[in-house]
Amino acid sequence: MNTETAIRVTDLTKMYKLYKKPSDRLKEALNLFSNKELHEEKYALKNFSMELKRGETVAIIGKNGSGKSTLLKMIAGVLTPTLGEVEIKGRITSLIELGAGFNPEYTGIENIYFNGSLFGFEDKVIEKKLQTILEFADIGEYIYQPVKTYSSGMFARLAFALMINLEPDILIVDEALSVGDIFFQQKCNTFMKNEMKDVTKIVVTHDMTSVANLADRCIVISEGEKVFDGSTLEGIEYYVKRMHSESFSVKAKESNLISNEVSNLYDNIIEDNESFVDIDQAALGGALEASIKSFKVEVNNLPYRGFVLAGDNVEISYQVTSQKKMSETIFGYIISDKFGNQIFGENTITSLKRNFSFEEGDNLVKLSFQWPEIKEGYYFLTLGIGEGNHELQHTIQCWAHNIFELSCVSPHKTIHCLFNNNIDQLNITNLRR
Ligand SMILES: Nc1ncnc2c1ncn2[C@@H]1O[C@H](COP(=O)(O)OP(=O)(O)OP(=O)(O)O)[C@@H](O)[C@H]1O
Repeated sequence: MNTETAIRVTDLTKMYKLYKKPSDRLKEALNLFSNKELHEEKYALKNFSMELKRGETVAIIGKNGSGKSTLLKMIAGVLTPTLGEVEIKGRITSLIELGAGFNPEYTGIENIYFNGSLFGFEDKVIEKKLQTILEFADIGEYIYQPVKTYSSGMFARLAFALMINLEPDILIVDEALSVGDIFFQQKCNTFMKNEMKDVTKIVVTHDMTSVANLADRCIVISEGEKVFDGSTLEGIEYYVKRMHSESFSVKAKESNLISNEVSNLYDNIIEDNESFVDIDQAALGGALEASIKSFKVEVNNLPYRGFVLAGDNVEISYQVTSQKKMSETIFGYIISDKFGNQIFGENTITSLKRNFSFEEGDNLVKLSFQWPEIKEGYYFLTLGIGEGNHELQHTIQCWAHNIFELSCVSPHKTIHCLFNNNIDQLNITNLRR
């Protein structure tokens, strides 16, 4: 490996033998039925190769059971590969299974010293680091209790605070932080991004906002195989499209493709994905003389690619069936956050200052808006149809709540609160004369 390479994984494979009955394992081992094999082969990971540079942060994404944890465990050395090789340069710390490496009977403090010694640190060195670890973990008096009494969030706090202070060259984090509260997750992500620039990091998460925020590069795994390796945003886009096409029962073209080959696959999925998604009619609210049957969301004239950026044009097309002609109809949308707070929205009366009429029967409505510059995170779309000509007083004909999830990312600009508000001016006057 050259000096810049921190991790090299070559043709890594993990195969499990699955037996229908426990006794089959014994029969096969004893060769009771000549050479007949009584197992099926299950590949948790197959011929996986990658190379990571020093200081690089790579996100590994893939759906449940795709092989992410298997890969990380083999890199961390806690699982033996069936085939292939892992080369590591430097000290590696990992947060793979919460509590691994911790003695449940020991207190938090005792576990800090215990783990420190496992990593070759003398007690006096750990003593110097102790205050920093305790401040980061921030679990108060619990630090003096046996860790078996900890909640999973407290465990994650202590484990992360400890691992980042053991001076790793390589840090592996597998969803461990997701059990912590949102503020702790933010603190960890910020620390990894700003304070661990020289550390090579492998992060497994299902949270695409964290992926966009943290990773320089993204690898997608599907059924144990690497199917994408390239830029972070392209990786998220590829993954979400693939997930969408699978959940819409569209057969995505199966192929092993790396970075620039991906656009061909997009084209295929885009064509197939044009279909509308039906709305569960039981979930609709309002008088329902007009009701929304199905919808599709496009961003910049393309099917939703898994995230939205500030300035993107979001267009929602929806099929509405009306039991009557409506000469005064209002259309609107609301975007809420994952806590149900309504963040922004608009209707056609306040925005376009005009009324729309509507025929009896099926109608296709297209509503579009520009995505604002707001905090990264997950947001939910609600659509509404009203009858009347007053922006506040009208009959609600149909509410379709939280029908679509949008992940907002802001990789190139920090959004400080919910949204940034420009500072118009700043002057400094030196008052010391
Ligand atoms: N000990 C085992 N015996 C048999 N199969 C296993 C074993 N461990 C893992 N697998 C299988 O290997 C595949 C990959 O598992 P793995 O835990 O690596 O997936 P993952 O991507 O980390 O999933 P998740 O997102 O749910 O954590 C799965 O199909 C799993 O059932």
